[in-house]
Amino acid sequence: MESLKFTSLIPCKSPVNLVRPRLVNHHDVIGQVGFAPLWKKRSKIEALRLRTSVSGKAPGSQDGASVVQDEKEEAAKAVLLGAERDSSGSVIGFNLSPPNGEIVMDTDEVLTSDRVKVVEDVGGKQKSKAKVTRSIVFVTAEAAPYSKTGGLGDVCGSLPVVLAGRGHRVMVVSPRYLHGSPADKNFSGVIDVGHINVFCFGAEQEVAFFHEYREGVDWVFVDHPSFHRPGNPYGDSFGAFGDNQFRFTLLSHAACEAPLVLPLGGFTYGEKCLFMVNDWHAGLVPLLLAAKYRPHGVYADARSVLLIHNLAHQGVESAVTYKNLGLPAEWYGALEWVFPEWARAHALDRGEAVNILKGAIVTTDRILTVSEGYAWEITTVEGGYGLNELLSSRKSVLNGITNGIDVIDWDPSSDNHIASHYSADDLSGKVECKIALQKELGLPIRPDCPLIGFIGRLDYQKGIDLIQSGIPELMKDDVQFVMLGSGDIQCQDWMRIAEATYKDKFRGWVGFNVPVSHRITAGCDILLMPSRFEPCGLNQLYAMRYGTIPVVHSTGGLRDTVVNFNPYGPEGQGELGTGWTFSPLTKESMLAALRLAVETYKKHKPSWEGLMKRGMERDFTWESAAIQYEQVFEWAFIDPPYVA
Ligand SMILES: Nc1ncnc2c1ncn2[C@@H]1O[C@H](COP(=O)(O)OP(=O)(O)O[C@H]2O[C@H](CO)[C@@H](O)[C@H](O)[C@H]2O)[C@@H](O)[C@H]1O
Repeated sequence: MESLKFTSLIPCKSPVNLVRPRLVNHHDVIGQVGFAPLWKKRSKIEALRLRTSVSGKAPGSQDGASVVQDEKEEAAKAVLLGAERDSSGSVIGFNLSPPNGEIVMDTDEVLTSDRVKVVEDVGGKQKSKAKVTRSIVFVTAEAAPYSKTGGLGDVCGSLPVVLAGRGHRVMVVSPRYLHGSPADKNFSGVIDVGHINVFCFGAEQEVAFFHEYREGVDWVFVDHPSFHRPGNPYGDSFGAFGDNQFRFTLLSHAACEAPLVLPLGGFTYGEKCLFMVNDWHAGLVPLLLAAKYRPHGVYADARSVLLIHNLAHQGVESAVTYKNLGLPAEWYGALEWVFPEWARAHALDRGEAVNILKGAIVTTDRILTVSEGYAWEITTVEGGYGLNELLSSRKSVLNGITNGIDVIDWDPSSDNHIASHYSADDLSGKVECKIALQKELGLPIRPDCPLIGFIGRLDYQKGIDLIQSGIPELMKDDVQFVMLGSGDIQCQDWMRIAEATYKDKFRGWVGFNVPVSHRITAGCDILLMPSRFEPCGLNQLYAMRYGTIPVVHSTGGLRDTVVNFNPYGPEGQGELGTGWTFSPLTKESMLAALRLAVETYKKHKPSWEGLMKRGMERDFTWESAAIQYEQVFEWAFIDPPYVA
């Protein structure tokens, strides 16, 4: 393949054909033989080595099966408070109490103590700089403000900026979606910086790169006609797009090329970079590093960290699609996934599939989740979505770091979307926001009436069915309720019906509307999150920052971030609470928690104000999370590549 000279350095106005000198010949890779399935061997060795060095435990035996057995025993010590199963017996909702009420990961102690040390070393969290700076490449299906359907967009829109502010060189690679809607203007600042061909789905696929340098970050967008269609990044009103595997395969291939071919600001990122692989959409990246690049001597010094935002989505497709992914045939085992018999469609269905997230788990250097609680939950049968044993085998490199939030975007003292500004020192503006929200929604204007809110994807994960079953009873109380969400069509219809039924009390806003989400967060007194599982959850963090009291199911990141208020608890305990956590996940316990909150709101004003202020004064910044990320990056580079 011939090399072409760059016609100009990026940013540039005209597209250039980007070819790096050592570009791997894709056809060679497909036909290549001799790739050893090292990931299998290494997972055992590493698990044993790191368990010995980090936890101080002697390895029981050289047999990987005994490691898994250990994990099972550990998980068994946890208390399963309740599990909800579907008709086939599969767990679809659960409530677990970790062993001793603590989240225990082998490396957590190390993470915690190092974290403290780093914070002390830098002498304060704000505006501190990293001690070791890195070239970091985020690969993600969403990055706000360019694209966002949920928390993934928020995290990939703000963490890169904070890491760049700490001195790292940061690139975010994401698709350039054009939906033919006003949201397309989000990409108005990007410029075409060249195109490349990547090999997958049986052919050379041409993709273009667009670029914008903003807030210290190189935002790189992969452009292809398959990203241009109405809907959202994943689907439209008819459901998920049928070619999502193709679209995100393109993203992963292009993201692996970007650091090598794009001379951003005059220089490429080069091979010694750290790939932040977000969810299954980017999951091919560690596989490509191992199977396509390293055998040719490329990316020997790169590392990858898989960041799991939501294990429920794994990128599973029929096994015959493996040949489309642009991976050598002998790597099939890394993605191989066999459904249990009960999950198969018919008698001839052998349940054979490829699972991209599984492939990432067995090849990435380290694994992170977005809270410590969730890092533990995914190693359990109930929370592991079939990947728990695999994740347990990599427990020595699995950590959880709780998300931060964008405290500039979400600041009640300066938020442009809300009617009046306020802060923990002067709460008077909050009631103005409530009145304005009631007015906007056409609800009776009653500042004294508790206003409860829900914001989120209308998805089974978020416990919307629990809200639906609880509303008839709740509406008998003197409360108002507002719901903002889009997704499940039946739930959208239900919201419209509920609004007509409870005219003076209920409002359902169907759609995705960021300004409205700010106004609900500011105007409500209580935010309800009855999530079945919640890897971190951002709305409860936004709520606390806005003096809105979260009432949440005690799971994952919700349990980690909301401190249950118990005025009758042991001395001083009532002074710690920031909200209510309920368990088990039933209508009754949800309503009980809501009613406790409503009673406190109505009858115990000083306690309520204490709850508001404690929430508002919490540190929600990304700074402390970023310091923990840096620690994980260091660990990733200390070890050799997991699959060399
Ligand atoms: N209709 C609507 N209109 C406007 N805004 C809306 C909206 N519906 C949702 N949003 C916004 O989307 C974001 C949702 O974030 P979450 O973290 O709560 O959930 P999500 O499940 O998408 O993310 C996954 O990834 C994140 C990030 O890691 C984890 O916190 C989470 O637990 C995990 O499930 C929030 O910013 C929220 O305000």
